[in-house]
Amino acid sequence: MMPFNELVLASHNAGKLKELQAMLGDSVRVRSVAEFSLEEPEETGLSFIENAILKARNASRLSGLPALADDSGLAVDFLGGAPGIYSARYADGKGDAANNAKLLDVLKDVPDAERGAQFVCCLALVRHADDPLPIICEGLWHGRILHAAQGEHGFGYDPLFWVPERNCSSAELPASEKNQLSHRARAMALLKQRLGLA
Ligand SMILES: O=c1nc[nH]c2c1ncn2[C@H]1C[C@H](O)[C@@H](COP(=O)(O)OP(=O)(O)OP(=O)(O)O)O1
Ligand SMILES: [Mg+2]
Repeated sequence: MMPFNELVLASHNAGKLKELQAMLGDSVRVRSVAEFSLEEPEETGLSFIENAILKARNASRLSGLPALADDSGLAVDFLGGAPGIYSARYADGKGDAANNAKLLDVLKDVPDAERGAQFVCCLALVRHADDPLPIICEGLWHGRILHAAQGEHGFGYDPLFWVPERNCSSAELPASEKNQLSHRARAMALLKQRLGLA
């Protein structure tokens, strides 16, 4: 059991919410921050950690509940780690399809050997809005950027992310498998350990 029985997930991303909910199972009653406000906080941090904390505090303040936030993104080696914390805003807020198209275009002449990338996930849990000691857990998932989209599952950059340990794109993995391998799964496993749940 979680050290509390209700938790607000501080995300407005449907894909993430689904994955986080599946990973939490019924260990805790999960609410979504959208129940309290549809306004997304500005992600002004310079790190995944700062942005995750900022989103968690915002959701906790709105709901009066403990809050779990996820700040994540794709770090491409050839681009020196970009788009990184700016992954959601890579194509100036035009959405996943535009982000993916931009990434394919920027990498169009880059050979396979230089297309390494990592998905990064930072989870931040605050027990209340002003919690002075948020719990932070990180997870990485190593792969490579494909030359064209592949697969229909998942969200975001999944169709472009080749998963070497499964020989397919992350969008070709069923949710149950992605949720055991991904950056988010790794961060969640650490969080459960920290909370004494695993
Ligand atoms: O498993 C993933 N599979 C594919 N793409 C992913 C994944 N995990 C993060 N991503 C991408 C989506 C978005 O371009 C960015 C996250 O941005 P990020 O600000 O953390 O999330 P968001 O704005 O979509 O929702 P919110 O901030 O409300 O949680 O990285
Ligand atoms: Mg965001």
